[in-house]
Amino acid sequence: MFDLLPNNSHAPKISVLGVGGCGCNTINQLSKAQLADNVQLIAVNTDAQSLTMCECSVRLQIGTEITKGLGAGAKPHKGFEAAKESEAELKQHIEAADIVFITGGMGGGTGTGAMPFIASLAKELSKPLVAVVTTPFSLEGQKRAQQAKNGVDELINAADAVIVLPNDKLIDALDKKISMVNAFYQSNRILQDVLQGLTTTISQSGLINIDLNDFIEVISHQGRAAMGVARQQANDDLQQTIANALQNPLLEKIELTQAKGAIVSVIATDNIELSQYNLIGACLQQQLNADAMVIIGLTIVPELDCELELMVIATGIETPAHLQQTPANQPVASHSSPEVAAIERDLHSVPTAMGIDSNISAVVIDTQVDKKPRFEPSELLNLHDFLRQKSAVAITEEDELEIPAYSRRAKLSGL
Ligand SMILES: Nc1nc2c(ncn2[C@@H]2O[C@H](COP(=O)(O)OP(=O)(O)OP(=O)(O)O)[C@@H](O)[C@H]2O)c(=O)[nH]1
Repeated sequence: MFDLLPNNSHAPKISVLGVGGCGCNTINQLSKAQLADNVQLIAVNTDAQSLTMCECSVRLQIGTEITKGLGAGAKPHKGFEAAKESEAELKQHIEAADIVFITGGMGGGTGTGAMPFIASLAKELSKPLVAVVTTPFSLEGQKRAQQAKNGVDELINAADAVIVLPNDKLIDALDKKISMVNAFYQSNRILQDVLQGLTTTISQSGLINIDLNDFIEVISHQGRAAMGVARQQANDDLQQTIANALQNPLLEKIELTQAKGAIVSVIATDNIELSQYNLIGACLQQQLNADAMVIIGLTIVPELDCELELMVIATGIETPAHLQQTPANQPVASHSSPEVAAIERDLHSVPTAMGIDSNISAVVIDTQVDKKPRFEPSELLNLHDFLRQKSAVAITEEDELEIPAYSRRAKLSGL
């Protein structure tokens, strides 16, 4: 067993705020992982009941007066007002940190309304802030998609970097038979990996170090950011590993050539050759704009159970206009039952969630198997209650094989 996360009193203080139901689920998952001592997890919600189920040490109920502890009822303006009511407490947590990460689901009330406000507080206090957010399934309806879009736009204006993980991508990337609970678990695991990878990158000392100033320099290109992680086993082709990191199928579709900067964290055994390190740099430089600032950190872990682990964060990316809207003439699946046809019509009137390839956004009808919608309408009506109840899912042995080292280390240490 090895430990990549030594106690380091000089490490920057990192606060991770999980905002709203989705954010608190992610914080719950992160609280079971091993994080460095300099990382503080904070659950932030308007919903008092959901907060009590959070296992982290700091829980902050916001907007007690406005929401009476009952949530923001999918109204972003309530989430915003709630955060404003609790401005002083939020500021305390932001001020205590050198860098702030926020995470949550866009589309509901608390996360959508509160996260841009929190980001604006961080801006006011000159603290760098990176947001990692989800966007709703198309199935959740047009209103949520629109609320999410507005929320992301507001967040982009206030945060240093915004990484978007569209829940719709799950449908495309995961086994079609996967249960709803497992789909959310997988998505939360990606959120966990992104956050754990980011905090680890800043916390640990490497052979070639990425310190907080490097990190801030690259993320300060306001706009969208994207992140990918890949692992390389012995005899794998390094160029393919790099391509895998850049094409993480659960992350938002992005145009890498538009990135203004990239942070690359390489974790490798002591067998890594200079030529391999150089190849990583050269491949990335090829994919990115010539003016992009690229910082590559290297940490040697002799006991690493693969040859190399690669994490790429590309920043300052604009979403191309052609990815922002669903074409009006998108084909509708034929031979559907009246119920399915109604859902299909609804889906085609939903604007594509940000950055999702238009031919992915509407792939929610399982035409391959039985022409039934993957989720029954009754399930949809109760989606949010359902999520609250089912957020905690145990990691199976099978899952474990795919978990990047950031997460696996936590499990190895028995946490
Ligand atoms: N990936 C993932 N997405 C989630 C999860 N929970 C909710 N979501 C998504 O996040 C969106 C917002 O849901 P919540 O986070 O529960 O809403 P909220 O921000 O607490 O807002 P209110 O409930 O209205 O106060 C939903 O529309 C879902 O798309 C989760 O555990 N994982």
